[in-house]
Amino acid sequence: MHQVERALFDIRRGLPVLLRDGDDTRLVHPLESLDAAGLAALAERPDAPHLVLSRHRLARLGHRIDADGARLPLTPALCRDIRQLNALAFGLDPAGALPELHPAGQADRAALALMRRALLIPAALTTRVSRDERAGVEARLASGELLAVEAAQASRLFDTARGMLRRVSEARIPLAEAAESRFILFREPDGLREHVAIVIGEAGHWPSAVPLRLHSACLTGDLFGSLRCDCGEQLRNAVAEIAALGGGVLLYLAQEGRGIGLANKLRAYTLQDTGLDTVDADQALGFGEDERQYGVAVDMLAALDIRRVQLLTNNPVKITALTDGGIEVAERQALYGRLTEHNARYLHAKAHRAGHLLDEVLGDHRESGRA
Ligand SMILES: Nc1nc2c(ncn2[C@@H]2O[C@H](COP(=O)(O)OP(=O)(O)OP(=O)(O)O)[C@@H](O)[C@H]2O)c(=O)[nH]1
Ligand SMILES: [Zn+2]
Repeated sequence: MHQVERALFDIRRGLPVLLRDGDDTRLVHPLESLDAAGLAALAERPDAPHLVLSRHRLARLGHRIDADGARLPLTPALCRDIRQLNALAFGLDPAGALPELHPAGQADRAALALMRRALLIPAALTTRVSRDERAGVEARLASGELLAVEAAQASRLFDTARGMLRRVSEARIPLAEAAESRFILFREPDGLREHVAIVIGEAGHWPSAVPLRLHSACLTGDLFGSLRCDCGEQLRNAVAEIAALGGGVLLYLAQEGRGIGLANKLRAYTLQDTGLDTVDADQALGFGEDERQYGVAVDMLAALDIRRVQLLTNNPVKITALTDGGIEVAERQALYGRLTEHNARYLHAKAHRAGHLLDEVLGDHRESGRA
């Protein structure tokens, strides 16, 4: 995996990486970091570069496909759309019809997986290495200037590396809502993401179904009290509630923006300001309705020796994910923030589009504010 991990850093810096799938060897360029000059240079190549888009992005453009994504030749018209509107990077629909679509193969899926894992917009340009370029590419590979990854490895980037989460450090951190708290930091094997378990009270005194909250990071809400969502209040309410129940655990998961990362969440917010709801905005950027996976939460619970929980959530997916991971969810408790004029659309979309159990908090507003 070492090479893939290093490649992710290059991709985040906007550099291409070489993707190998048997005899098929291509350079993969993250679309979001290509400027007009870079795009023009690629468009002028004799072999048509391909644009790889996720199926969510394509659905938004009116193309429903079964594959995870598709590749399409970069025509001058498409190139103009990207250049003029920055269309594909920022979710605006390109004006023209899309040229021929080919269902994504392993290398295309790998390119998309690399973008998503690097928290970039899942869209890439791929170019085949021509005979003339081979020697130059080999020299860049040998000097370490260019990194090569196997498509099969890149496609597995999202599989949880079960048992490989590292417990790194811990400290006592008294919290306003729970004075007896400890933070334990875990690091994923690729070093990219860190998650924190906030252990409240003493394990020996917890209820037998341990009060548990899985909280996905939300910088804007958790730290700054953004009114666009209910995360900050949910976070504080969860800590207080766990303490009141006799202690338990809050897993603070590095899944900003439902797993799409802060940069993309801010883009999604801007799209929401043009009228899209929270699910459609993510889809316009190329993401599914919820990109989170909870394998790391299951691993953290294993490390803390917790097998039976009462879960504080309104999100049925979290219950299923834990149950599938072998954790018994003995009980679910609702956990609300306040409904405000700013977060009403967001909460309605969560209830109506993603099946979150929010009847109580939405109450009479249920139908009126449908997002
Ligand atoms: N992509 C995207 N993410 C958002 C938006 N608003 C909030 N989020 C993210 O949504 C996540 C909410 O996480 P949680 O509160 O743990 O989970 P939940 O799915 O709402 O379920 P609950 O357990 O019921 O709270 C955080 O990662 C936020 O950053 C949005 O408009 N777009
Ligand atoms: Zn939030």
